[in-house]
Amino acid sequence: MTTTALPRSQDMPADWRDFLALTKPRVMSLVVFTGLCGLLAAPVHVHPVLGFTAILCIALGAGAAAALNMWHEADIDALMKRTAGRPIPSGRMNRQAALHFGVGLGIFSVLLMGLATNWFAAGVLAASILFYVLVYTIWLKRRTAQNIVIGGAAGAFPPMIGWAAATGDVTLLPVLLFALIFLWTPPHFWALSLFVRSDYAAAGVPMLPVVSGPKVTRQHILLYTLPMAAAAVAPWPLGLAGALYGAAAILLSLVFLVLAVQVLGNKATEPAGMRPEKRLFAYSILYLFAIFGALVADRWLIG
Ligand code: HEM
Ligand SMILES: CC(C)=CCC/C(C)=C/CC/C(C)=C/COP(=O)(O)OP(=O)(O)O
Repeated sequence: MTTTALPRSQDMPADWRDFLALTKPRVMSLVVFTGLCGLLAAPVHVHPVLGFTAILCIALGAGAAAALNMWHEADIDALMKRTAGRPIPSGRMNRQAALHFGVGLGIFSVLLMGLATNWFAAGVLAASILFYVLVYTIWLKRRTAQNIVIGGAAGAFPPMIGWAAATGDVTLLPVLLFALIFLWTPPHFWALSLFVRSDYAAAGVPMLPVVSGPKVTRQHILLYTLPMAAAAVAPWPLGLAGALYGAAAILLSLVFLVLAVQVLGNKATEPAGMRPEKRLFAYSILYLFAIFGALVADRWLIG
């Protein structure tokens, strides 16, 4: 996916749109939303300016991590249809600029988080940036089909960072929210990777459908969906969220399960026959927005 506003070519030098594209803004929207919900679900009053600054830091940190990911992956991005139009493979930006931008933005986001909120939240933010860049992008992505299971932990930190920015610590609820995103990431990504499998194969990235084939990938999607649903519902019986959240979590997770079962039943190996996979991928994004929204609605509307 390219994230520039207009189609732009090699003869046009990098401008602000390319720097924005480096931060993967569409993915960041959900990262920021889950971080915001972590902050709003915390049982303390946060001054709006402080809250805004904390969320800005999460956005900048996630953007920095994305830019460093693109800095490191320019070679494989150039080989995949979905990513070939990104600023570096398209030739509009050199790698050095992306590296400087990513490192500068990352350091700025962590320092600002520490100075504005607390150094624990800043430490978790720094850990998630480093995890995404070093553990996922540089170490695991090109080596093992379990890359996103382990590396995906990076994307599970934002609600915990939001909570930590508000309270200075971490309790069971943010840990469950971490577990929810951690277990959500494999079905989210493997659904997509099934219909862009040839891209990953062309780039030599050992994603699960490339290494083990569609059938095993479909089984793995369902395998992770079950504990994901359990993690989603758990805050309600544990008394960490109310009935509104519980009802929403059960309903939303049931739909997720039905879609995962449909994916398991699908036999197609070509993108043209992969409607269930496309549906599950699109729903995975709606699911996380809705479940985090329900958590905050439950806390703020019902108390
Ligand atoms: C290692 C973990 C993950 C992997 C490998 C992954 C991979 C992908 C890929 C390849 C796309 C396709 C679109 C694109 O190129 O941007 C995508 C889309 C998306 N991802 Fe993920 N993802 C992961 C985790 C997450 C997390 C943690 C979030 C947020 C909480 C997230 C939110 C999104 C959103 C919102 C989109 C849709 C973007 C659009 O509209 O194009 N992803 N993901
Ligand atoms: C606060 C903080 C640092 C948050 C980080 C959030 C985070 C790591 C989200 C991961 C989402 C993501 C776009 C993965 C893409 O995988 P990929 O890089 O393999 O996808 P690509 O093929 O599109 O480059």
